[in-house]
Amino acid sequence: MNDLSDNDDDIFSGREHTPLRDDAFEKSPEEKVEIIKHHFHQIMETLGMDMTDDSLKDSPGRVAKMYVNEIFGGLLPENRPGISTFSNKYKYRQMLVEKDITVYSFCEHHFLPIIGKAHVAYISNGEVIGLSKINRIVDYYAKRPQVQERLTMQIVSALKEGLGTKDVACIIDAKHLCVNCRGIKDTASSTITAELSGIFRTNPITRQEFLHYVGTHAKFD
Ligand SMILES: Nc1nc2c(ncn2[C@@H]2O[C@H](COP(=O)(O)OP(=O)(O)OP(=O)(O)O)[C@@H](O)[C@H]2O)c(=O)[nH]1
Ligand SMILES: [Zn+2]
Repeated sequence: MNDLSDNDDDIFSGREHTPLRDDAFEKSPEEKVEIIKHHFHQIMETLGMDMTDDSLKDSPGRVAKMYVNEIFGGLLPENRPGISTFSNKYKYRQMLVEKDITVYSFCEHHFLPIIGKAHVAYISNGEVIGLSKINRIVDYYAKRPQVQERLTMQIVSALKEGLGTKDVACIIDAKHLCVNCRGIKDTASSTITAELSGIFRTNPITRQEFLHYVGTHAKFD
């Protein structure tokens, strides 16, 4: 068994879990759609909308299906992508960076979109991962009500586990529509988060190489 933690990483271990109740999966996805449809109908009606209108009457069902099966589909463990790995026969020793991975997530405070890019890097410990699986892991954890910090940590945690190494890093640069289109309405700002594990945290040269590849001059210490 590989030791995937080091002192600082231990402090955070487990904190990246999405807060879910123990009975979160007792209802089937179909039951959840029916319940959300009912409640969304109430919301629209409360707002004063004419729910007999042709264009509006099916919206509660649309929203419910979208929540359960699409934009929050990453809450369902059965949707977690398999992380197929291969042995590193060619003995590639350098870091691999999958950059500009599209992130569509949803802020858990306002349920508005978070849109941006994730950049993920790892250094093989004997296993290599199919490239698309990195994008799939990002997409799976993005499809939850999220805060960007937790999303970044969940991606790193899943890859550490799948690859059997602690040498994994993720940077996300994203716009939060709850900041851009309401409230403070700052359309220019975006948010950068980084989770740096293993050698990405302990070795400034490795960290700088990663930042160089992803084209950000941000500093994280
Ligand atoms: N740390 C963190 N905060 C977030 C994220 N997404 C949204 N927020 C913030 O969550 C906070 C919620 O603050 P509240 O004061 O309860 O909500 P609010 O009154 O709607 O706040 P305003 O957006 O300032 O109008 C806001 O400051 C949001 O900008 C995220 O991914 N991480
Ligand atoms: Zn928000």
